[in-house]
Amino acid sequence: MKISIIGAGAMGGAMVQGFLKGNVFSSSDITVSNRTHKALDKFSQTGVNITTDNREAAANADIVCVAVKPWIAETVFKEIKPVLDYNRQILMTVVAGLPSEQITEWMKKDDGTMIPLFIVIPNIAIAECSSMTFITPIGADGRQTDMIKSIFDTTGSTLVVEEKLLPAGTILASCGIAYAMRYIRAASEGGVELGFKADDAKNIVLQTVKGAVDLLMSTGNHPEAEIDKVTTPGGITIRGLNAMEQAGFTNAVIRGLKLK
Ligand SMILES: NC(=O)C1=CN([C@@H]2O[C@H](COP(=O)(O)OP(=O)(O)OC[C@H]3O[C@@H](n4cnc5c(N)ncnc54)[C@H](O)[C@@H]3O)[C@@H](O)[C@H]2O)C=CC1
Ligand SMILES: O=C(O)[C@@H]1CCC=N1
Repeated sequence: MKISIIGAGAMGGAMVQGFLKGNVFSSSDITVSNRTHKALDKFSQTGVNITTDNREAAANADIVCVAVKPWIAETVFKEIKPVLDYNRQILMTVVAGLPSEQITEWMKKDDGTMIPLFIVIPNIAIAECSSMTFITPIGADGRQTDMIKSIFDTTGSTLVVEEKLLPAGTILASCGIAYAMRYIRAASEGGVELGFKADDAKNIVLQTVKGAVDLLMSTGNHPEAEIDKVTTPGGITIRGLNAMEQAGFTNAVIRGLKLK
């Protein structure tokens, strides 16, 4: 199976890294296309095919994934439309906030035929095969959906959702990774103030966050149940938590998630 990714930026590049670590695609099955050569340089040692010709990339794959910024998407979709085989190929997009209705309007043939389409929203941790990826099939059958899901199952966790849930998933997981990073940064800065060197503080926070994630994943517990085990009555943990809440921690996170 061959995949072409059009747009070799942060997300396109991370997808290639993730796919190279997985066992679905070999490097020669992957083609990356970018308008400029500069963004393709980072793939030169990987064995993937590189090109600046989007049409060439689109014609030579089973799955064609558009991974450019939203304001460039229309140009790219319309550019590749004439070379796509609607009976053989699958079209995929990772463009956030671009509705299927809009893509269908661009891609539908004059006789109304539409290519099977998947809107896929990974996060940047796909590079480490640790993504949370949302998948929405549009006009695809169950076999095609299982196939696309099985690809992204190799790069982390997946959830097949209705399109109306994609904006929420994008915020919680794709933007969410930046929000998690910000907590890590804040805690690291606090660690420096407490007396650790910057690198030590960061590593301590990373291991601590990993520990929290491992505990919740393995027990399936609610975070508050694990917090209860840490908060000694009258102790320093509850004092810290209450001070953070007083400063608006939970409220600030929820407000950030609800911004559009
Ligand atoms: N970065 C992220 O964490 C996530 C990004 N996305 C979506 O992925 C898409 C790409 O985002 P990024 O990778 O962050 O952007 P980016 O700006 O890093 O990458 C876009 C790439 O497309 C290339 N490009 C521009 N015009 C082109 C054309 N006509 N043909 C071929 N390539 C062209 C650019 O040179 C650039 O390398 C966006 O639509 C975004 O909404 C979705 C989920 C998460
Ligand atoms: O910030 C953005 O608009 C994109 C969508 C999700 C992550 N990056």
